[in-house]
Amino acid sequence: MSTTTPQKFEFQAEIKQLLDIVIHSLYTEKEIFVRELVSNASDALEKLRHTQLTEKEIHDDLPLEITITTDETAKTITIQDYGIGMTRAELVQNLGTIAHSGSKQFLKALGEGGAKNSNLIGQFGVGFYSAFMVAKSVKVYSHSWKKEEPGHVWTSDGSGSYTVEEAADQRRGCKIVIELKDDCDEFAKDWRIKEILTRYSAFVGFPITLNGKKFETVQALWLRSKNEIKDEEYTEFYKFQAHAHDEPMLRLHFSADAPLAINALLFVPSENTERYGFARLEPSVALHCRKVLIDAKPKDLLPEWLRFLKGVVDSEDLPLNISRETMQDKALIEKLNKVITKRFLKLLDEEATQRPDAYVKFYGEFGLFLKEGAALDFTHKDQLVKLLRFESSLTEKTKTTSLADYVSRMGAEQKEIYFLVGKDRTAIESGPYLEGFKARNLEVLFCYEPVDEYVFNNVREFDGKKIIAADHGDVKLADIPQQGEALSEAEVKDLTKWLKETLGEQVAEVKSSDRLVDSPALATNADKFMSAHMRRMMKAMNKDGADTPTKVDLEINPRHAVIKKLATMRTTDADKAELVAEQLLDNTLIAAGMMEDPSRMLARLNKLLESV
Ligand SMILES: Nc1ncnc2c1ncn2[C@@H]1O[C@H](COP(=O)(O)OP(=O)(O)OP(=O)(O)O)[C@@H](O)[C@H]1O
Repeated sequence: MSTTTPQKFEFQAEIKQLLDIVIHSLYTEKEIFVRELVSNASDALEKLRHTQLTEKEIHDDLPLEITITTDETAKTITIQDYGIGMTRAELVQNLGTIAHSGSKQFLKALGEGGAKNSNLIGQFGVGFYSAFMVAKSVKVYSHSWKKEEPGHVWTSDGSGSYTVEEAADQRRGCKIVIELKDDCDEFAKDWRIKEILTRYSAFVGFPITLNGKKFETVQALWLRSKNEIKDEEYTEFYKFQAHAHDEPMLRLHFSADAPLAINALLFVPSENTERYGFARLEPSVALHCRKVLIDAKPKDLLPEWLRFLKGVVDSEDLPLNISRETMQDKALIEKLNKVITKRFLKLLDEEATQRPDAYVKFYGEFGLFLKEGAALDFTHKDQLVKLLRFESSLTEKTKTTSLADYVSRMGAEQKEIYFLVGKDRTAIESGPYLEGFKARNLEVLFCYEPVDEYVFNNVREFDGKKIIAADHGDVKLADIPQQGEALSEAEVKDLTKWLKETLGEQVAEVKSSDRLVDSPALATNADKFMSAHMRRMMKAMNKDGADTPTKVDLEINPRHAVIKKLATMRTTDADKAELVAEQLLDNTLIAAGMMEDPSRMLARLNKLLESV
């Protein structure tokens, strides 16, 4: 059998099938063939670099680089590398059969005891065959690094067979010449290829020349060792990769081997743009496999609440095959998700304990995302709740506490964690709900953001202790000695009965309260389902249920001067007492943030003023 005449081979049956799928259905974005071939070229160069370490005799002394040329007239694109190349047998085996992964074999050849080089581990894929999406014919000119082997050309139109024949004067490596289909001639245009390279191959580790011009690649910083990288390099990389102009606030650079090989470089930007009313952020940690972009905005790589992160995750364990288009390999992505989220939470935990000031700054910008996660991400809820921070009745203004610190301050008799929602510290401190807790030395967390109540309703407990709204009607507080003379039980009974009759439908129940100290009365939500703040939020969102009339429970303070006066007045001056009762109720609604139209109070207040 002569090797100088073309020898014809049938593709293995599986390859025929694969080609059929690749050409006709699966790859919708034809442009990715450039990414695949450049990635193969880069692999081949990497392999040569390794071979150079052990082999003296290598064919051709050529730079490790990739050259791409396009020819609009001939409608061709040529991708050439001076890599490891293929022998005749390798051409047949690598490009004609499926049960083979060149990279795997290469690794094995490196030897069991050989250095672990993650860049070489590749998996079987359709990489090369993607060329047939755009090709009338493909020619692979190749010369192995082995001096004694002759060069060859492999030719196919992808229809079922290919030929191999000897070809003289071949440079080391591979030169792949694609004759483009008529409707694919866009890939013979310089600008189009440049665009594709920019999108997918910006981090390829070897110089690329396109039609004689150097294509600027960027270092894949995430693959370098941490202690070699300067802060400025990280910042520069962040700006390039995230198309950002700011300095990142935090970064996380790590690699892991189990359960998957991962190299990740993540950044927290300096600002949360969602907070300023910009559009909801899209996931933007890009997924790479050995420097080659798989997906710039992978949906499930990170939990929703981490959508503010920027950066790159690179895993060589992701199969370089069609699934990178459709992301079917959910299990792998889930594993990545788990590892990265865990690492990031660990980073935040370290920040919170070791650099509390920096953490407070981070929390100020991105705390809302942690709250979202605490409320919705069941898997990471516990770790996230630990990271939440609130002002409280025991902290100074603007200083915050964690729930763990809150719990450490709880007295033996305190079983629950309390919180109050309000516009700001002043609103909460001047309202009637806090005083009963203050009088009993019970700490109350202050929540200023509308989502806080929703978050706590979902979180429900921390460290085995229930988290409860301090203004909830069911809160029971321990008896304590109270200052001042109270109305008698009989007087209270009469007064509450009269108040219920006078206020009618506006109140569900009127009762004497043990949680009031300085205020005459307070309102709690009678419907039990929705607190005042929840109701306001729902109303703002036009949700059903927010428009049903509010009926509250009114709690009165039997020691308060106003209440004592009212008890007498209702028999001596019934008309005025009625006005006072109505105003008393409105005052509690204002304190609860439930007053919707204060103008209706004006006539009443004027009447009351007349009687002064
Ligand atoms: N430019 C090249 N130089 C040398 N060998 C190559 C080149 N391109 C492809 N090959 C060989 O052909 C094999 C098959 O390539 P193909 O792109 O189909 O799969 P792969 O590269 O192994 O997998 P993947 O594309 O998923 O990484 C490769 O493993 C490699 O051995």
